[in-house]
Amino acid sequence: MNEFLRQLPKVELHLHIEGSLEPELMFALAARNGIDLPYASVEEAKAAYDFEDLQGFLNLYYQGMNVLRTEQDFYDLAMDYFKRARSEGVLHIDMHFDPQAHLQRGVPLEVVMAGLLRAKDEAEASIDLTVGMIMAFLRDRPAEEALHVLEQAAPYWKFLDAIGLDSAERDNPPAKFQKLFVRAKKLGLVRVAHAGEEGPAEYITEALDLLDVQRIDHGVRCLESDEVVKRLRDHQTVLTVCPLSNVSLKVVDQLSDHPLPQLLSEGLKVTISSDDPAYFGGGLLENHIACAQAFGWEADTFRLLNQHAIEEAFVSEGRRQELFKRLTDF
Ligand SMILES: Nc1ncnc2[nH]cnc12
Ligand SMILES: [Zn+2]
Repeated sequence: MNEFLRQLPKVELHLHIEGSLEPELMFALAARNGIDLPYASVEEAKAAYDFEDLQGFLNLYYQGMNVLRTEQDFYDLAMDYFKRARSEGVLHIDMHFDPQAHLQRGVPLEVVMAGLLRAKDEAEASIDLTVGMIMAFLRDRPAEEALHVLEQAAPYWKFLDAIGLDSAERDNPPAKFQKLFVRAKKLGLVRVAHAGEEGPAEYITEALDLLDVQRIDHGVRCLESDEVVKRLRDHQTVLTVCPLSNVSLKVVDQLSDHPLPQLLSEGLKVTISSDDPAYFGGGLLENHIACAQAFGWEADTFRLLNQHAIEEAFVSEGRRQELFKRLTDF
């Protein structure tokens, strides 16, 4: 089964590129940029990745990305993950990135965008991996700041596949960002949002009603409302579920308790993703393998999940047809 899952053509819709920063690369970039790390070794960093909740993780996530300073750093970060993912059978990644987390450290947007776009172009040209770009906004920062950053990003709108909403969900409801999402829609940008990860099912409804999102990132807490489940099923709204992330952040106690099988049996359009692979115990392949072990899923379930992901991926229609063919032929 593990070899089948490695070879299976896979598509990932929910990946924070800053969350793919492996401790080894963090140390290398810290040395290159003359930055002190709060860890003595890679092992000590890994030992610190033991989280109580989303906020506990976010504290280390924002601290870790402090080593990213130059265009080359962002390129190296992205290429490191792209190559690893490709070697594990991933053919497309929709990548979230967090401009505000870099701007607030004094790293210009141009530096972030140049590094990530160079990595995307190179992956598409040379390693048979396509990449979607999701500019994410931090919901625990002021809505006015997000609006300002969206305007500042005008030269890059044409490179964006969507805008997203992430960071600390509790007490930061989607309604706070209605203006931002209305503006993005006017600009013709597609919208996605994290909702129902730590926040309640009502946040999913708000994201759909007020932000007019095309996808719900996570969404596992939809099961707390029959009404929300029905709506997601009726519209076949995709959920980008991140099983190992939900275990690491204690959304569930253990993977065998995860509601993924129930989400599927409710007829919801489920996909699986890694979220922050460097922090949560592995990338898309590890998430597949863990689900096979926890739920006893067979090949057909994994084919279905990746078919959903291909249907919803931010790719050209030509590439989408090619991905379907590669999945069907496999
Ligand atoms: N799992 C997650 N939830 C919300 N924001 C995030 N940013 C990076 N990972 C995240
Ligand atoms: Zn996420």
